[in-house]
Amino acid sequence: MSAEHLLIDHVSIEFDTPKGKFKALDRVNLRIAKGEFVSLIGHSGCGKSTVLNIIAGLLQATEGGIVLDGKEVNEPGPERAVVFQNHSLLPWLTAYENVELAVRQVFRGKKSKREMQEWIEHNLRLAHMDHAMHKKPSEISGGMKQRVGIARALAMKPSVLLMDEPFGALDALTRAHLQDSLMEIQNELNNTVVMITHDVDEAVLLSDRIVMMTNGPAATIGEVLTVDLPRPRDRLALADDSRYNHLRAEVLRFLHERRGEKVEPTATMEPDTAAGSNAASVSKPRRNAKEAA
Ligand SMILES: Nc1ncnc2c1ncn2[C@@H]1O[C@H](COP(=O)(O)OP(=O)(O)OP(=O)(O)O)[C@@H](O)[C@H]1O
Repeated sequence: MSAEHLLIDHVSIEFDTPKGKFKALDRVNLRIAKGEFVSLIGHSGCGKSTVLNIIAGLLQATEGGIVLDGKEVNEPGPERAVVFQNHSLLPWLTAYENVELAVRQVFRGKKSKREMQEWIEHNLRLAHMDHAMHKKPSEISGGMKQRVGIARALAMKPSVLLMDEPFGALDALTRAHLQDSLMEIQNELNNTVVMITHDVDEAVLLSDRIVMMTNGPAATIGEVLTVDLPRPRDRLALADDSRYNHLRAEVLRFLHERRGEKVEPTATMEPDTAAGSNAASVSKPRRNAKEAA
């Protein structure tokens, strides 16, 4: 991994709410290297999406900022592609056309028609969606829609892939398949990824580092855990790996210690679950200021 690539530089944010100012984040500070896979984990409402949205340029920090490859970024750009929990595909377009739309925006005038077609197909293949590329979102499953969303994000050739609970709405088996696909893609492309997850197993399986956030208001980074498990990683082998289980226990400990603090979340902890299953996760009981606003 090379030197600093993405800097989250002492980011704080305050929202205006009917009850006054609400400080959601307080001096979140993190350096991310090129090709690194970083997960953000923390109890519901602590500010994970806010961090991701600030990196994406969808929200502005009140203090501090985001520096990508030495340049401050304040607005959305194709070098920071986002994959949301709900696919956000245009329903009247096919999978191919959804990816095409993004490719045209980024590569107009830079790639020929033929090159664009090859590039779209290449990315749909990477996400294992080439067999259904001419289907519309209503004709494919939830997991397939997420695959198209991933293909669309990858096709923008982003420096950073931002993923907000990309597999959160999927069943455990589909989720496991997509995690494996993401690891394969990551192995091939070496993308920088910042991913939000509520799933402890998913965080340990996929990440190079897990950033654990304290509860809000004024949430910040509590601890950072380095996941030094060799790659490629195999979920079944990891289930019996003592290092894997130690890391998993560390994340659960962090979350458990913060249980009941301010946002009153609950962490479901079920021992002896296979790696990548959705059993060890932080439930999403309720939102606070955003709902009150
Ligand atoms: N536009 C807004 N106006 C007011 N408060 C907001 C706004 N956006 C977020 N918040 C508040 O900021 C805090 C962080 O919200 P955020 O959505 O980032 O949390 P999260 O960790 O991603 O939550 P979850 O895990 O439930 O998705 C919450 O208290 C939320 O209510």
